[in-house]
Formats: sequence, structure tokens, C-alpha cells
Amino acid sequence: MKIVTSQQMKEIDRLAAEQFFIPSSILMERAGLSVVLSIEQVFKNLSDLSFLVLCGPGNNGGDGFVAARDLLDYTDYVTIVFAGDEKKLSVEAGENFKRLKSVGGDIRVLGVDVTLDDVADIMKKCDIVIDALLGIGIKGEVRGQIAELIKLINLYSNYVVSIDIPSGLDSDTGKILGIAVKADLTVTFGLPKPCHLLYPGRELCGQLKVASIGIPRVLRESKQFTRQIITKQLVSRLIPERFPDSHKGSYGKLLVIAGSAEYPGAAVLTSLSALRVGCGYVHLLTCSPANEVAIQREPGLVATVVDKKHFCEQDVAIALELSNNADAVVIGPGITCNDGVRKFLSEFLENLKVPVVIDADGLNCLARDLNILEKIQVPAVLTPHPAEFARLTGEDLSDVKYNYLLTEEFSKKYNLVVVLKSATTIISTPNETFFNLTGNTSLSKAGSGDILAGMIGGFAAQGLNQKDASICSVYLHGLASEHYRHREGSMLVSELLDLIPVAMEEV
Ligand SMILES: NC(=O)C1=CN([C@@H]2O[C@H](COP(=O)(O)OP(=O)(O)OC[C@H]3O[C@@H](n4cnc5c(N)ncnc54)[C@H](O)[C@@H]3O)[C@@H](O)[C@H]2O)[C@@H](O)CC1
Ligand SMILES: [K+]
Repeated sequence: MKIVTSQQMKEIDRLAAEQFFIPSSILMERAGLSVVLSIEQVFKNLSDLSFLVLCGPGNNGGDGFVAARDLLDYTDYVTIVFAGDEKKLSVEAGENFKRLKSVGGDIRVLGVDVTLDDVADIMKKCDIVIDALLGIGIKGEVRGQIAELIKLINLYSNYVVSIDIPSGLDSDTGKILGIAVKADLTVTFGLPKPCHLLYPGRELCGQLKVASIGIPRVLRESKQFTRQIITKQLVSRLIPERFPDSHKGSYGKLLVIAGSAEYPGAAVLTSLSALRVGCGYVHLLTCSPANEVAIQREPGLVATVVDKKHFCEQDVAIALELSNNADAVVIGPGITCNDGVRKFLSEFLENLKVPVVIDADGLNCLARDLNILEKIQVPAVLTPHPAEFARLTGEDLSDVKYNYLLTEEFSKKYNLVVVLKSATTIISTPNETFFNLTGNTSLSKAGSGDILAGMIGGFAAQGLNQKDASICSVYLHGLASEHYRHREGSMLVSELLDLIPVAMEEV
């Protein structure tokens, strides 16, 4: 499913009218109705419920007028509070203001008919508050009485339904503009917006429903929208097929260059996760004692050891020789980042001839010398967490988190795939961006990134391009964690490895 910014949504609105003869008034009518139908899906019987509909000054408020009118078909207990000026409403919102009045809608204008204290009293007694204060037209920090209303909602409401977006969120970033509504249910229209997927917005939305309001599918699926959510359908189409008449060579050879005396576990996790996603042959190049640990855990691995604590320049020859025999390489987990390692990494990457996944310490080495990226001649995936991406880009940590514009820019600049790992992981290629929503806090544990890197490498070795290998891996990695049956956070990364097959079976 595609994702659109507020600007793109406005463009959809314009094109719906100009190319498809569907004016905004029709979209607004269906938007308001879809909110009521979504509430009905949750609560079944609306006639027993009481509602407070808070309408703001723009078209989000217009949707609220429509919803209130539709609710009056079910119950008399609908109070509408309008925080705006009737004379300043858009044509469509103004028409719906009048329609609502004409069917007996009890519209009380804030500051004229009711005070904030009155609203608080009504809110405490109401079953459901509908938040139609601000939508995708919000500009800057929330101001004036609307900020006060949002405070009341968060203090006193029993159940909140936000129309389109929780008021106060920046729809393009998911950041809170001063204050924002904490919703139980958010009903958005046509397509999700970034704020529904990126934290803190993702959390404030509560349950998310994407309602159809009549925007033609050709428009929603238009190629001009280059961002989308990773779905199970997408992943199941991409996972490599298995053939009865096959052998280990049919499923690719991966070279994993990982581990050091201090971090043997990283090498083991990276290698095993590649086998878990179906890779036919994994060769681990590592430092002692990771080779022994790895073979003990899984005798199917092949391990070559460099006889020192860390990789260094002298190891480039053996690494390149092994890579000549591989379909893909993963490099970085646990290799540390001293001068010798950096020289090894840069010379290796410069001469590499097969696709590569660069993770963890590999990225920290790169951050010290970004020129290396310009010299890589093969398809590459970088898998930074926000702190690593901050080092790579030289930006502040707070500015890189969930910053899909930055992943897109970086991906274009160096012509590679960026996988920015977080609760919502963002994958950018030079032309497209994918948002992943699977996973939970069990993944916040040392070693889980090594597993992801190994999975991407394992899929790449089987012939998936770097984009598809990243999409499958990120989705399945998250899904595997959701299959852990106990309390979130208790999972060991070795258990995550063992849940990869369960996730693969599900898609
Ligand atoms: N295709 C579309 O774009 C559709 C949009 N619809 C609705 O229209 C909404 C967008 O409507 P608008 O563009 O009128 O914008 P909004 O209704 O989101 O808000 C704009 C109004 O809020 C006020 N405002 C802006 N920033 C503020 C701030 N920081 N503090 C306090 N007040 C502020 C402005 O004075 C303006 O009047 C969508 O979110 C959705 O609910 C729907 O009717 C369906 C179709
Ligand atoms: K809203």
C-alpha cells in the first residue's frame, strides 16, 4: 500500500476532481460516513452511545460535520463543538455545517456558546469523542483554543476517534507539533500518511483504519507515489522458490566476514540466519574463537579463520579469494573498528565483485571515510541503526530517526540501498522507499541486527536483488519476533533465529 505526504494528498484531491469528476464535496461526504461506519465496526450498536464531535476550522472539521450528521441517524446524543468561524469555512465544510444544522445538529461554537470548562464536563460524560480538529492542513505548533481542547481530550475522554490524523501531528513526519491527541482509533482516507507509521505518531493513532472514500485506484496506485508499506503479499511474491530437483548450489553461496576475538557471537548469528532463510552454503571468514563456536552450533557451516584478534590489511587477499566463489557477501558484524580493520574493509570493498551487505562495525568504519562508498562497484545494502546513520551522515541523532528524506537522499547520492532500522524500519533505494511495520520490542537486543544482516545476505545469495532481499528480511525478521510466545523482551536472539522458519512459513 502506498503512503502519501500531505502535499501529495492535496494533489490527489485535485486530480480526483479534474481527471475523474469526483469533487472534494463527494470525498468529504464519504470521509465523514466512513468514520461512522468504522466506529460501528468497533462498537456494533451506535444507538446506545453518546458522542462529542469536536470540529476545527478547516476541512477536517468539515468531515466532522458530516460524521455528526450521520451519527444523528443512530442517536440523539450527539454534541458538536465548533472551534472556528462559520464565515471562514471552505465551501464544502460550510455546506456541511448548514446540512448538520438543518437536521437538528446541536452545534455549539467554542467561546460563544460554550466554554472550555463546559466542554470538559460534556467530555467526561460522553462515550466517544470524535477529534475533527486538525488534519493534514496543520501548520506549525498547535495554537490557541485548539491546543486547550487537545489537552482536555487527553485528560478526560473515554474513547477517542481521530479523523484522518490525531490532531497535532505533523502528517509528514509523525512528530508532535507542541501537543497532539492520543487516539484509540484513527480513520484515515484513501492512503496512509507517514504520521500513521512513524513514531511517536504511530503510537498516538491507536488502531488505524484506512477507509476507501472513492479515490480511484489508478490514482492511489500511481507511479508518482514512490513510498509504500511492506505487506505480506509483497513479501510472499519475493521469497525465492524451492525446486524439488535442486542441490545446495541452487540456493546461493554467501560469504560472511564477521566477528573478532571480542565478538565471536556476531559471526555465528549472521551466518546462521543466512542458512535459516534458505541459503545453500555459508562460508564464514572470522577470527578465533568464532570459527569453533560457529561449527559447534551448526556443523553445516564452513569456517575459515584468520589467526589474529581482528581483521587487518593482510587478510584482504583471502577475503577476496573467498568472495570470488560467493554470490554475495555480508561484512561488518562484530569486526570492531581499529585502523587495521578499516584498511582491510576499504581495500576489500574497493575490489569486491559481488553484491554486499555492510552492517554494524563495517558502517562505523565507513563513517570515518565515506570516500570508500564512492569506490564500491557492486550493489550494496547498508543497514544502520539511527546512531550509525547519524555517524554516516554527520547529522544529529534526533534528526536522522525516521527521516525518510535523508535515507532517500543518501541512497541516491551513493546509489545503494539504505535500511534504517527502528521500530518502523525504512528501506530506501534511489527511486523508492518502503516502510516496515512488523516486529516488537523483543528485537531491541544485541545480536538482532546481526541476524537481519545475515538474512539479507542469505536472500541476496539466492539471487534476490538488494532491494527485494532487504524487504523480505526486514519484514520476516519483525514477524519472527511477533511469533515469540512469551513476554516481549524475554526472547534470546538465538530464539529469534529459530523463529525465522515460522515467519517464513506464515507468508
Ligand atoms: N483529499 C483530501 O485532501 C481530503 C481531505 N479531507 C479532509 O480535509 C483535511 C485537510 O483540510 P484542510 O486543508 O482544510 O486543513 P485542516 O482541516 O487540517 O486544518 C486547517 C485549518 O486549521 C487551522 N490551523 C492550521 N494549523 C494550525 C495550528 N497549528 N494551530 C491551530 N490551528 C491551525 C487553519 O487556520 C486552517 O483553517 C484532511 O485532513 C481531511 O480530514 C477529506 O474531506 C477528504 C479528502
Ligand atoms: K483530526
